Amino acid sequence: MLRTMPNLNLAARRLYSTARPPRVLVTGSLGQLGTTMVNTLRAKFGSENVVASDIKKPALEQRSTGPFVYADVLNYRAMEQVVVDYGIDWIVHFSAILSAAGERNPALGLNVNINGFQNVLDLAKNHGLRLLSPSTMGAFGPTTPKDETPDLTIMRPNTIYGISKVHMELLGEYYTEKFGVDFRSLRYPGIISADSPPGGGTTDYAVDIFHSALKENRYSCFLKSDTRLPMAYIDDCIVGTMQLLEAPQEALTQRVYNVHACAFSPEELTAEIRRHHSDDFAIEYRPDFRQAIADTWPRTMADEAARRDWGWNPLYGTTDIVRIMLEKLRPVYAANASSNAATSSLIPDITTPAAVVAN
Ligand SMILES: NC(=O)C1=CN([C@@H]2O[C@H](COP(=O)(O)OP(=O)(O)OC[C@H]3O[C@@H](n4cnc5c(N)ncnc54)[C@H](O)[C@@H]3O)[C@@H](O)[C@H]2O)C=CC1
Ligand SMILES: CC(=O)[C@H](N)C(=O)O
Repeated sequence: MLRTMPNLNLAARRLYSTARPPRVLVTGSLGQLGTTMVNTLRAKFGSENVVASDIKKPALEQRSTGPFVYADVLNYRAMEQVVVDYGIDWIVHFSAILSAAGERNPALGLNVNINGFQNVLDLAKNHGLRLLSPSTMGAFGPTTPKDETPDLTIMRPNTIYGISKVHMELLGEYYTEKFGVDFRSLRYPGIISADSPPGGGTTDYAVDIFHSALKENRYSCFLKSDTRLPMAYIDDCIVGTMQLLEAPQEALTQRVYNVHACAFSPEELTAEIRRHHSDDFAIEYRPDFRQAIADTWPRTMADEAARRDWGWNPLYGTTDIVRIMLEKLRPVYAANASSNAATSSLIPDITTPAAVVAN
């Protein structure tokens, strides 16, 4: 396959066109980010070269675009069989338990985020794979500087999610240094997408609010009105992830990078939704345990290293995100209204952390 590469001469293009594309395994491919990532990888490297995997059952359309396998990241041997059978070169590791879900079930969060990551890291070491495993702004904590948070700073998170992601970052760097593993990571902000529901995070409100606005023109928000957090549109997230995944090793001056796109609070998002959707969109604030998580995260992150080393260059700000989300979701709710289909909140029902449930 000859791709469009205007900056290469003919000889270089011939050489490139004969190189075999990498075979990529995506774990957690049925999560919020996985489906879009798999589609993007398949468009670039060919459907047969991208193996999607999860422990959930895929919808028919998710099965029909290329190989899908059941793969529990907690089972090293089963994961290894996939790597060997499909001749995998790169792993994009998206299996995780997010911040709110992790506080609700700490044992599961620790197991999947720590032992699951250990397994893919050992696979990368034992089979010479490139491993991209995203981190999060949730790796920062209450004592981290909140504005323009640098790549290297105080990191003492107080959630299971944050602790497990710091562990991931450090272990990935250790394996790179000691064993030459090609580990890469980027600290995402909250990611907003109209294509798939979020999986149990603290930033989920910023997706759910659009569905509620279109469905019932009101929203009950689990964060306080002025809780400002970094956010990014899914297209920026996926383009950036591809850029880091494909960057030449020699371009990387570090293994873990902050990425920042925009930042807003629920009240700022509400103002934009009123402007683009309806003046009388109503919001009430009923903060729950997720407020305490959000209070420990940055308001903005400094991302010069990602821009310099591999070209991070987000295109979408708050206004763009609101416009696009409403444009994409309006037809869905119009169709639902005409068919009288019931629609409920897309985010998982996480209203109480485990400690409270146990009491
Ligand atoms: N969505 C966001 O706003 C952000 C996501 N991230 C990171 O990006 C990555 C992907 O996140 P999302 O797609 O949002 O997560 P998600 O929660 O939507 O999806 C995670 C997937 O992992 C799967 N999974 C759980 N246990 C598993 C196991 N034992 N074996 C195999 N798969 C398992 C789940 O079935 C699910 O499909 C994660 O590492 C997350 O920490 C980081 C910051 C922001
Ligand atoms: C920012 C994240 O890591 C995620 N969206 C969450 O809220 O847990």
